[in-house]
Amino acid sequence: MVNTGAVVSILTTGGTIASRGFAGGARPDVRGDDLVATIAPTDLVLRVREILHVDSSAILPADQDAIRLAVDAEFADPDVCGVVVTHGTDTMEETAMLLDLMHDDPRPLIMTGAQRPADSPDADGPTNLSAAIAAAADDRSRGSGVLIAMGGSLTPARGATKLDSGALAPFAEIHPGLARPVLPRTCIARARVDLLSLYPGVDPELLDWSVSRGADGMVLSATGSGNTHPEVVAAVTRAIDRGVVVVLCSRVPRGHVIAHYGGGGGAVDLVHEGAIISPWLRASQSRIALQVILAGGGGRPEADAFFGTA
Ligand SMILES: NC(=O)C[C@H](N)C(=O)O
Repeated sequence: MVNTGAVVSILTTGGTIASRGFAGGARPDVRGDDLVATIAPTDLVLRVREILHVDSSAILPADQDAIRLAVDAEFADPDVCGVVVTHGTDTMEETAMLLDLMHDDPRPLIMTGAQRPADSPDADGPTNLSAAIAAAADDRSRGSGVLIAMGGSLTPARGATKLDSGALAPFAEIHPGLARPVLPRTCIARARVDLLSLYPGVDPELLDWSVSRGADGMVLSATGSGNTHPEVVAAVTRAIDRGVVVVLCSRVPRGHVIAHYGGGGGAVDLVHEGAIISPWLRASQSRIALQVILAGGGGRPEADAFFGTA
């Protein structure tokens, strides 16, 4: 049931939904209040706060923390029935994951954005924003964690990924029905977690470089079900010896990561050296989860416990 007259908070952060085209390319240009002024009339009370004004490809961990803190501040108000966050789609899966990891309130938290700029004749932003606001005021969204409202669909944040750079409904729930363990609140900018893509011929010293730059954690986007070259495994051993927490993911969108192959470079070898398997989550979202765990003072045991249920 949609709660007419209820208060919905809208936090704006930029993205295509707030962008207009310029000679130098599209960029965020529409202020929060003007963005909300584009939607169809509603019976709800809309409260708008502009948090950021960035293309989400340029968002930083401190910005993501600012969004999360702003969400918490809205939910501290008992009059608020739900919160909407407008955000660029490029990194929405990361910010949505961060918010979902700490969303222990049953009230709806909905993210939305757009694929076409606000000055496009067929801009999708107003429709998406209206749908997100309706979902934020809808009892059926309660207790569902963070949801992404785009192109007529509502996608659970956990397990979601941007699968299409142009489609109006770009997010897919790669692994439906994932468990939603919630983690203690913390600011992720405190921890550095690097995501390294593995491929034939990757230089294992990239991992050593990451350690030398102060990485607290490392996520490997490995090939297949979680495999790589034996020399990368040796670099993983060096990283773990230096106290870095290493999580193993796959660059393959579907299917799980599993310790099946050995031979010196397989997931069996990586696990033997101390890497933790993230069975289902995409590397982008695994990286955020590891960052939350490490920023909160956790280490290998906490990461093991989280990814064992994720
Ligand atoms: N569709 C979008 O929002 C893409 C944009 N580059 C952003 O992520 O901010």
